[in-house]
Amino acid sequence: MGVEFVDLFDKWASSYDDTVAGSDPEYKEVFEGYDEMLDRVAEHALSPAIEFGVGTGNLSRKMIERNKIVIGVEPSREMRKIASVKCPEAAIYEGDFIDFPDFQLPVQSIVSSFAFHHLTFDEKEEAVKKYHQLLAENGEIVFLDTLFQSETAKKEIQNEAKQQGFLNLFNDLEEEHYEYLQDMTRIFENNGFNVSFEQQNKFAWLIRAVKKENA
Ligand SMILES: C[S@@+](CC[C@H](N)C(=O)[O-])C[C@H]1O[C@@H](n2cnc3c(N)ncnc32)[C@H](O)[C@@H]1O
Repeated sequence: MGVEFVDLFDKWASSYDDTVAGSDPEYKEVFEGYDEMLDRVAEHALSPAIEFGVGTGNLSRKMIERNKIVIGVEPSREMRKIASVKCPEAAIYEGDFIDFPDFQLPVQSIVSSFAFHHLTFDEKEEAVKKYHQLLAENGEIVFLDTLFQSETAKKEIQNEAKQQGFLNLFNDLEEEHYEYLQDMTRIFENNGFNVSFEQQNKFAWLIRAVKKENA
């Protein structure tokens, strides 16, 4: 479910860390402040954490360095290979945001960076519903992803991409499932979480959703 991008990520795996470091002008602004943004997610993550879409393991690494227990879930085999080398302390499983192994342990947080937008609105709701059951009381979801404040804001950013000749970025913004803040709020509030947002760069937002008591 929602893993139609896996071939693309298998191919991207070997050069992914160069992209997030700014080697691709089209995506430089998307990943601007990448390390610091991941640091923030790692700080907020509670242990043990499940991370979805671990990619090459950069966020897992930062959590491990903070003595947090991390279980990773990642659909791309090539990404998993790199992440396992970078993070030998973490168990990294094949799976996705919705279909993943039953880990049979109390999970304190669910984290992810630059990946939740691969799910449609309905899939995001299904995932968040599932996480509500999985998380311990006061457990927290900490996500980092591209969001837009409004349709107008999204159009402006898309137009800028077009004017700069960034057509891959333009198409991504058109085709992938980036949500508006108010829709993302609805997904969490309707499924038993209090959510807050903090803008990180032109594209990325830190999303923190705390499980409501007795919800
Ligand atoms: C842009 S990368 C982000 C990697 C890493 N989290 C980071 O911040 O650098 C997106 C990752 O999400 C994974 N992915 C794609 N679809 C997914 C899904 N439905 N469930 C979980 N992960 C998914 C991709 O394989 C890829 O590793």
